Amino acid sequence: MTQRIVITGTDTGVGKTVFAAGLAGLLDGFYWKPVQSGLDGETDSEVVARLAGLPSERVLPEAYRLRSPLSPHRSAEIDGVAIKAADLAFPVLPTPLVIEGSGGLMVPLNRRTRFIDIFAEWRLPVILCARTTLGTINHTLLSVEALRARSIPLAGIAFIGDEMADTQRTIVEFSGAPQLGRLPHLDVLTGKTLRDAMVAGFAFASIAGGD
Ligand SMILES: Nc1ncnc2c1ncn2[C@@H]1O[C@H](COP(=O)(O)OP(=O)(O)OP(=O)(O)O)[C@@H](O)[C@H]1O
Ligand SMILES: C[C@H](N)[C@H](N)CCCCCC(=O)O
Ligand SMILES: [Mg+2]
Repeated sequence: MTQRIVITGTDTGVGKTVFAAGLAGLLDGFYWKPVQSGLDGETDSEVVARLAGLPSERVLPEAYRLRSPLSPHRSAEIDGVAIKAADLAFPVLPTPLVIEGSGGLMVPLNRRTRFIDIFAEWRLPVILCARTTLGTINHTLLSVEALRARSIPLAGIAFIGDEMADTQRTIVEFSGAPQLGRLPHLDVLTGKTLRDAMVAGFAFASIAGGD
């Protein structure tokens, strides 16, 4: 089975962390957020630990923890930190590892490097989290094109939100990307409701892969 998977999204706030928590919980894996920008309130790692019920040793420490809730390149500049690609080598573990980017694919880490550049080096399969709401067709198709232009393996699209049958169909038909499933908006978001929704919404064999 695939041991490492990257969770990206069409934008910030699409639900990557919630989806990653559901996935890490179901795969009984590890979670890693390489760059956390914004330290007020719960961090993404803390959300995942809570929602996935992961013990602390399964949530790997972030390579960079930046104070301002901004694009990482700017947040780093404000903190006087230079993000170096060399610090973002993914750990090799015997169990599945779910890695979450920040924002969308073109988000900069510094003035030269974006997340997509790191993903192109990693060559790990990527799950693209996409909203189901209006505007997602454009964002999702552009993101798929950007991945394909760099030969980054796309495991598929995880839709997040309430069902929009034609929107989802249109994205799948134009992109040719696999639709992994859909995580609905959960009015009550707990470890239990998330796990149940992930089981109902996704076929995990297709996400986990067969190698
Ligand atoms: N399926 C869902 N049901 C209910 N609430 C959700 C769901 N998915 C996401 N949310 C809520 O939407 C908000 C944004 O989600 P999330 O933090 O997962 O986004 P993100 O894509 O990880 O953002 P970032 O780019 O900051 O990492 C959060 O408040 C989260 O609790
Ligand atoms: C602070 C936020 N929650 C994310 N971690 C970072 C989002 C960066 C988005 C940059 C952009 O696309 O304009
Ligand atoms: Mg997140």
